[in-house]
Amino acid sequence: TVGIISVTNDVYDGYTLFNIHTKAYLINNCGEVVNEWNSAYLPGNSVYLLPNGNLLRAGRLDDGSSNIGFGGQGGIVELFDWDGNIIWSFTYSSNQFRQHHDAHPLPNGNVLILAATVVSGQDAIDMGRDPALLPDGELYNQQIIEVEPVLGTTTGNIVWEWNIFDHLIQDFDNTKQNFGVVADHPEKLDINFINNGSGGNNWLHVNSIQYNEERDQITISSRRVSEIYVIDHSTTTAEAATGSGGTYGRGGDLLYRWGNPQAYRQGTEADRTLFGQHTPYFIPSGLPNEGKIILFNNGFQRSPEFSQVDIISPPETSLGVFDYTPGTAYGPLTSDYTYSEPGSDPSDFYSVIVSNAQQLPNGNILVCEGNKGYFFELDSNDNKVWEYVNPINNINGTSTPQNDNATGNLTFRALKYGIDYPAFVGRDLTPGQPLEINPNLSPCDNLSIEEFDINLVNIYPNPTKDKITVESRIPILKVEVTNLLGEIVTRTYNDEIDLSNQQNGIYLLRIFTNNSVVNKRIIKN
Ligand SMILES: O=[N+]([O-])c1ccc(OS(=O)(=O)O)cc1
Repeated sequence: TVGIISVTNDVYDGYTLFNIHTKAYLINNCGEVVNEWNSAYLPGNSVYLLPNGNLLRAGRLDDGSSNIGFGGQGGIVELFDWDGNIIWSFTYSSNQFRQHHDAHPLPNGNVLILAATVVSGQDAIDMGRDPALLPDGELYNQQIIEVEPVLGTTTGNIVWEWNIFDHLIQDFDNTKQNFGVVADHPEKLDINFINNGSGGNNWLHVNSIQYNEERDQITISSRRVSEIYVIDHSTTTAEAATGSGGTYGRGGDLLYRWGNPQAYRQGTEADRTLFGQHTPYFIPSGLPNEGKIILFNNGFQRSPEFSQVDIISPPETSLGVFDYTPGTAYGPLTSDYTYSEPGSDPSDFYSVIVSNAQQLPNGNILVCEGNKGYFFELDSNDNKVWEYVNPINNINGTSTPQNDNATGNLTFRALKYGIDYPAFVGRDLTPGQPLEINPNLSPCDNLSIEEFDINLVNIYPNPTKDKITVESRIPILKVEVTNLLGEIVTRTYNDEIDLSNQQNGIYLLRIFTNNSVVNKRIIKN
C-alpha cells in the first residue's frame, strides 16, 4: 500500500517536503500535493523550503563533469521560487571536487555546500596515511563551502571554506605531517582510522551538514566512521584551517564528537553508539528537546541490524562549549530518548542508508525510513499518528497504484513545516491530487475536520440575529454559508458574515483555511 496509510487528530498540522526523482513535493496530511517543483536532475540529495517560500534543492549532475561518484553524489544546487521558476543554480562538480548529499540554507541567504575533494595518494601519504590503506590510490577530503548566491545567475561567491583534511592526526609515520598521539587529540581526525571498511577513497562518507544559528555551529555526520562532529562556523576561512580563532577559540578543529570513540582511541566497539547515522542537528530553542541533538541511527554494521531515532544531550559548560575530560570519550553515555521498532523483530524498522528524524513543535517526531520511502510521525507516547508511503519511483519517476507495493521509492529525507511557517503566508495551498494512482483517502476520514481544527476557529454569536464573527488563529481564505440543501447562500473573504437577509433556520458555515475546511453549524433566529 502506498500514499496515506493512517492519520489521527494528533498529527502535527503542517506540510511534508521530500525529494524524489526529478521533483520536490509538498504534501498535506492526507498526502494531497499542495506544491511541487521540477528539476532536470535526480536528487543530489537534500531539499529545503526556505521561510520566504523559495526551495533549495541539490541535484545529481550526471553530465560526466566529475568522476567522483558514490551514493549521495550531487554536483548542482538549485534555488526555485514558490512558483517553480529557477532563480539561481550553482554547479560544483569537476574531477577534483563534487557536491554531495547536502546543500544547507543559512539565515543570511547563503548556502553551505558539502563536497568531496580529491587528495592524491602521494599527498595522503605525506599527510600520514598508511600506504597500505590506499586501495583507490587517492582519498576524498570533506569540504564545506559557504556560497553567496548571485541571484539570476549560475554563479556565486565562495565566502567561507572548511576542510577536514586541515584537522588530521596520525601516529603511523613520524616523518610525515600530523604526527602525534591520537588519543590526546580528539579535536583531530585520525587519517588512518578505518571503521570496518576498505579504506577506499570515500572512507568518511559524510552524509549531512546542518547549521545551528544560536551557536553558529555546523553538525556533520560521517557514515563510515559512524561519528558526528560539531565545528565552529564563526571563524574566518584562514582560522578554519587552523586550531585557533573563532567564537570558541578552536578554529576549525572538532569541538565535539560522538558515536564511535574508537576513532580517537577512547573506547572499543562496545562503546560505539552510532551505526551509519544520518542528519544529526541541534534542536532549535523553543522546541521540545531544545539544545539536544536528534538523529537517525541507521543501525548499519551492528548485529542484528535495526534502526533507531536518538536524542542526546551533549554535555556543555555553556552554550556551544562542550565539556570534555582528557583521556575519556565524549559524553553522553546514553541517549535521552530512543525509538526503535516496538515489535518482536527490531529489524522491521531498518534503513541501511539515507533517512532522517525531525523534532516537531507539538512534541511529535517525524521519521523518514528512507529505503522504504516510509514516513511516520510519532506522538510523545511513540504512537504512530501519521503514516505515508512515497509512491514515486526514484529512478524513473513513475507512480504506484494505491493498493500495490512501491518499488524504488528510496527517499533521502522528509521534512515537515508547520502551517504557521512564513513560507505559506498568502500562498494558494488548495489540495491537489495525491501522488498515488487510484488514491484512497479514506484514512483521512478519521480526521474529523471539525475536531481537527476545532480549537483554531471560534464563531460568535451563535445563534445570531444577523452577523457572525469568525475568530481564527490561522489565516482564513474564505467562508461559505450553505443551507441544509447544500446551496451556498452567501460567502465572504473576511471574518464577518452578514445573515440579515437570510431566512431563520439552520445553516452550515464552511471556513476555509490554508490546510483544511472547518465546518460549524449555526442558527439564525
Ligand atoms: O542511492 N542513493 O540515492 C544514496 C545512497 C547512499 C547515500 O548515502 S547515505 O550515507 O546518505 O546513505 C545517499 C544516497
